[in-house]
Amino acid sequence: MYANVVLDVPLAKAFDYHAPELTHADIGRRVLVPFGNKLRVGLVVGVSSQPEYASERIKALSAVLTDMPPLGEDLLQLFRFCSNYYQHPLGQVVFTALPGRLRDPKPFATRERWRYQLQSVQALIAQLPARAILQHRLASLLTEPRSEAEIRQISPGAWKIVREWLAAGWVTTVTEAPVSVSAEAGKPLNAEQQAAVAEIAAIRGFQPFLLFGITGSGKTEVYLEAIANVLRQGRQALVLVPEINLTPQLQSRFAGRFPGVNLVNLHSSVADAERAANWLQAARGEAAIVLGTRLSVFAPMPKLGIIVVDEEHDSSFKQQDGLRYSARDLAVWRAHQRQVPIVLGSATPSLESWYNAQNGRYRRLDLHQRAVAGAQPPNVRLISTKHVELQDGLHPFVWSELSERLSRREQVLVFVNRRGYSPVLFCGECGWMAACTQCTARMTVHLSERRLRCHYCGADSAIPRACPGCGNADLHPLGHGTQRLEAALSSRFPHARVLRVDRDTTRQKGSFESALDAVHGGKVDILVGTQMLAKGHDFPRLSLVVVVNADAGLYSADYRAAERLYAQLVQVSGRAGRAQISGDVLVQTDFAEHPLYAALVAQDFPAFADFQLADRRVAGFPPFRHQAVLRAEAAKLEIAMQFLQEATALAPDVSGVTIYDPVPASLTRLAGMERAHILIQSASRPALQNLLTTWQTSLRDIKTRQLRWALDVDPQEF
Ligand SMILES: Nc1ncnc2c1ncn2[C@@H]1O[C@H](COP(=O)(O)OP(=O)(O)OP(=O)(O)O)[C@@H](O)[C@H]1O
Ligand SMILES: [Zn+2]
Repeated sequence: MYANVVLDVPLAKAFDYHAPELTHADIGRRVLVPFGNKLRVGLVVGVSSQPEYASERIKALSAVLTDMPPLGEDLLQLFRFCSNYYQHPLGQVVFTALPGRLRDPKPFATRERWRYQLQSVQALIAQLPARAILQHRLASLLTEPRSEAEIRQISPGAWKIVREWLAAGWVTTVTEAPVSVSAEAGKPLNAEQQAAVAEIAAIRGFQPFLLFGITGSGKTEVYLEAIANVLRQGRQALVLVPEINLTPQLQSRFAGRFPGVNLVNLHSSVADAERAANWLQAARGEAAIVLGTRLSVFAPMPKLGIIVVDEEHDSSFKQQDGLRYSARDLAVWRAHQRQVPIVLGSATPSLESWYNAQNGRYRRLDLHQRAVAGAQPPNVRLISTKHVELQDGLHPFVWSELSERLSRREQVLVFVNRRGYSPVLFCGECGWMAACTQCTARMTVHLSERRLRCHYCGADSAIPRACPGCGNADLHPLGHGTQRLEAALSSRFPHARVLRVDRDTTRQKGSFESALDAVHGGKVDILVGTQMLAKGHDFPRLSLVVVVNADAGLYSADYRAAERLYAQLVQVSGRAGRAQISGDVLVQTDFAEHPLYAALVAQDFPAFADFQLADRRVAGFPPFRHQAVLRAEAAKLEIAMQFLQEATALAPDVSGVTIYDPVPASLTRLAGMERAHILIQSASRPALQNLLTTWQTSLRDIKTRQLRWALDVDPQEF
C-alpha cells in the first residue's frame, strides 16, 4: 500500500510513501515521513495500492502517529475546499488548521479523558466470586461511565482490575462527557428574542440566519438559548468571535449560563499544549462548546449542531497573511456541509451578508430594542467643527458637556479614531514631518516616553531635539492622539480620574483586563481610548461618548472604509446608556451633512446599507462583483512591478474576468518591503476561480528571487 501524504511545504502536490500496513482507516492520520534530509510530520490524505510515480523511487513511511483520532472526512473536505478556493497548497492549509503542537514530530501525550463503563452488568456479576468485594464495588460503580480518577479513588488496586476487564471486553470506553443543561438558567427572553430562538430551533438542516440586533439588544442571550437547545440534544456548538472580543466577560457569561458543561477555548493566546488538548477534546466530542477566534473554524467537531459567528462583519475573521481565509465564509460552508444552522450576529452586518439576506439566501432575525428594561438607544448628535476654534482638539460645547457629566458623577468616554489620526511630529518652519524610513507612513509621537514609533512596522526612535531639516528647535506634534487628549483632560479636570486604554497602555498581559475592572468598579471618570474599547463591553455608568476625528474614513480610497467607519461608530455609540442612565453620543465632524452621519443620527443601518449597496452596484464592487488580488512585495518596487507585468502576460484569457494593471499598494513601503498588486474582478465566481486555478500554476513557474507573492481571494484591504 502507498500513503498519499501532504506536508507543510509550499508545494501544491501530495507525496507517496510506501506503507504496507496502512489501510483506508488511516486516512486523516498524522505520520512521520522522510522529506529532504529530515523527518517531518505529514497528514495522510489517501491510501492506494498504486503509487502515482514509479515505485522504486518511493521512500518508506517512518511512523504512524496514533496520539489522536484520524481527522474525519468532513474536515478533509473542508481543507480541500479551502485549498481550492483560496488557492493555497493543501499541505499548508492542513498545517495552518492544526494546532502548532500537533505539527511537532514528538507524539502528543494527553491526559486521557476517556470514561469507562461495564458492557453487561449481569454477566460480569454472575462470574464474580462473592468474596471479591473490590470487584463487586467496581462493578456497581461502573454501571455509569466513570473517569480514571474516579476509579482510582476506590482503592489502589482498582485501576489494574479495570484494565483487565477492559482487555477481556467486560468494560468499554465511552468518549462523551455527560452534558446537562438546566432549563431555567437563562434570562427570561423578550418577545423578539423568543421569536429568534424559536426560528433557529425549528431548523433541521442547513439555514444561515442573520441576527440583526442593535447594540445591547441581547444578541448574546439569543446565542446562548440557541446553543442550549443544541446541547440538550447531546450535540456540540461552535462559537466564533473576533480577536478583540474574546473577553473574560464573554467567557464568564458562557460559563455562567452552562455550569458543568465542558467549554473549551481555541485562540492563539491559549498556550500550545493547552490548545492542542482543547482541540482533541473537540475532536472526541467531549467539548460541548468550542469558543474561539477565526482558527477554530477548523476544529474537528463530530457532533456539531450549530455555529454562531458573533460580530460577523469584523475584519479579524479574514486572515491577512499565509492562508488568507475568511473564517466567517468558511463557517457558512461548513454549516452547509454538516447540514446545521448558522447564526451570524451583528448590529452592523457586512454588506455581503446584508445583501444575502435581501436576496433570500440568509434569513434575517431582527432585534429592535435594548434588552435591559428601561434602557434606551443612545442619542447621537453631530458637532460641526467647521470654522470653530477647537481647544486641545475638542469643541467648546464638548468641553462643557464633559464637565456637566463629571459633576453628575457619570462616566465619559473620549474615543479617538486611530486610523489616520495619530499625532505626527511637525516642523512649523520648514514643513518637515517625522517619517518612517521603512514604510510610507509617518511616525507617531509618544510624548510620555519621548519616542517616535511607526504603527505599521514598529520602528522606534527618540524624538529629535531639533528639526533634521532646518535645525528649528521648536517641534510640535500635529493632531490629537490619545496621549495628548489624556494630558489635556487631566489638566482641565484635575480631580477626575482619567484612564487611557490603547495599544501602549495594554501591552502587558492582563493590563487590559485590569483596566476594564477599574471601569466596572467605578474607579474611572474619563476613559480615553481607541477601538479596543469600542466593542462588546458593558459600562453601566457611561452616559457620554465623544468621538474625535471620524472623518478620515469618509473619503478614503478604500471602498470599504465607510462600512468600517459606520460599524465602528455604532459599536462605540452602543457603549453609552446601556443601563438606566440614558446615553448621549457627540460626534465631532467637518462634514455634518454627509449621508453616513445622517444614517448614524437616525440609527438607521438599513438606510446606510441601502445607499452603500446602491453605490457598490453602480461602481461594480462586491457583493456585485467577486474580487481577488495578486500581491507582490520586494525590496524594490520595480522588482514587484516587473513580476506583476510578467504575471499579467501569463494570465489565461477567461471571458467575463477583468485583470487590471499592476499598481503600487496605497501603503507602498511596509517594514522595508515595497508592495504592489493586481486586481482581478468578475461577476461570475466560477469564472474567477477558473482563471485563478490555471494562472496559479504558471505563476509558480516564474523565476522569482527576493520576491514574495500571494493570491488573496475576497480581499478586505488594498
Ligand atoms: N431578556 C433579557 N432581559 C433582561 N436583560 C437582558 C435580556 N437579554 C439581554 N439582557 C441584558 O442586556 C444586556 C445586553 O445584552 P447582550 O450583551 O446580549 O446584547 P448584545 O446585543 O450582544 O450587545 P452588543 O452587541 O452591544 O455587545 C446584557 O447586560 C444582558 O444581560
Ligand atoms: Zn515603519
